Amino acid sequence: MGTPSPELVRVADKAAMARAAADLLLARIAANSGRIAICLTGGSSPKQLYELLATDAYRDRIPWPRVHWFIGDERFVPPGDPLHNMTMARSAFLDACAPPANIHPIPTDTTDPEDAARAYERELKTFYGAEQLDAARPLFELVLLGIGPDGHVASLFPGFPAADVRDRWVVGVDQAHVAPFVPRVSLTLPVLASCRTVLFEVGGADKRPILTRVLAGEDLPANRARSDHQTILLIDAAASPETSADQSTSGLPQALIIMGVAGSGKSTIGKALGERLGWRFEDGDSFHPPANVAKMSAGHPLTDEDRWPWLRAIAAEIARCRANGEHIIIACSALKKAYRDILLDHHHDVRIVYLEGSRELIGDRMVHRKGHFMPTGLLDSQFATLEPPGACEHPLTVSVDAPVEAIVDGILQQLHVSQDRA
Ligand SMILES: Nc1ncnc2c1ncn2[C@@H]1O[C@H](COP(=O)(O)OP(=O)(O)O)[C@@H](O)[C@H]1O
Ligand SMILES: O=C(O)[C@H](O)[C@@H](O)[C@H](O)[C@H](O)COP(=O)(O)O
Repeated sequence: MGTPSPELVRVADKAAMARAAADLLLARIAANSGRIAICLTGGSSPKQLYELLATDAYRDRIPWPRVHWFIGDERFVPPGDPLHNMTMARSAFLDACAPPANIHPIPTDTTDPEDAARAYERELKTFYGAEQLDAARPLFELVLLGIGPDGHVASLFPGFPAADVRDRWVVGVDQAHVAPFVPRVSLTLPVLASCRTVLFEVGGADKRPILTRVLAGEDLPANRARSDHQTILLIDAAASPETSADQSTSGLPQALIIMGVAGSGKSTIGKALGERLGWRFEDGDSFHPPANVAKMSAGHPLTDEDRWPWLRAIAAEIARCRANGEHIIIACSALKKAYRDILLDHHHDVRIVYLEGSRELIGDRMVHRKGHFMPTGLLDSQFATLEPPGACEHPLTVSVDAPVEAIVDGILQQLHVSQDRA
């Protein structure tokens, strides 16, 4: 059986990366109803993920009693030391969530790293219940990895003998190749490979040089650490070699306005896009002042005079997000250019996504929309009012005549954030 090629998954930023990793972890846990082993990593990359796992949204969905937590490498310093990898994971989420007996640290109170390696190898073999790994029965459900600036993974440094060891599960590494320069203890490549999924998290502009080398296929431990089954490289825009230096910080818009006539799919696409990017989605209708809501409820159409305060309220929310560095996706029909001018407010980092579709197709969807009644005349008036965005508004235009995921893919492609295979 050949080792499958890694899948490259691009996300917007480190927050989206943590969410994507947490969702994958939940999916892996859900796929296995028995006792599960997860191999954590040290370094700074997984910290946001660990903290996310301790939040209610994730914590409540993890069956803690049957999940066991191991670590791929340890710095040979006492537990509690700020450099100690398992201490970081413990304080970020394990101590608050996991039964103590399910936390499996590499011992660092032994005489030397080699001693610690032997003890951990024993612990892993006991847990696995065999002396030899069987590719059909992976040791770990998920192995998390970061990539060091020299292309190391766990504590397997390029050119160091530990990266070539195949007859041991765990090795002592006397000297590190990069900071922190303390001895290490590391799982070996065949043991890291014994999992359903290896998940790399590679985010931030400082990772771009090494990621460029990794994606070029250089012979580095990062390119040799592959699951027997599935390897995923999660990278963000800042780390991505294809994004220019300028774009890494400012290439992605801060806000996206999903526009189009009623029934074109603004809520559906906006929500799905928000999930893929890890951005907040808001329905523009929720910004109507009470007077507008009362008028609409009474069945009276809104005039433009009614609409200005509403559009200004949405613009104010966008301004607030821009000031706080938050991303937002807002669904708003924004049929006229004058409306969009208020929303965009001359900001280049606020972009319009125009959902383009025929009267016939959208009318047909409206007829089938559950729980909604939309008189045909209203849709006709929407099309009559529609001023499709012109080139000077730099819209991202997508046809709605496609499945939701394909439309979202099309938008991500235009934003240079795509999901594909390496
Ligand atoms: N790409 C699509 N393919 C099939 N049905 C869709 C698609 N996008 C939206 N829909 C359906 O069309 C209807 C209108 O979508 P909705 O998101 O509510 O539109 P809007 O928010 O623009 O009024 C819903 O029933 C939705 O499930
Ligand atoms: O003990 C360690 O240092 C890690 O396990 C190591 O392999 C780490 O994952 C990479 O060095 C990336 O580190 P950052 O996430 O801090 O960049």
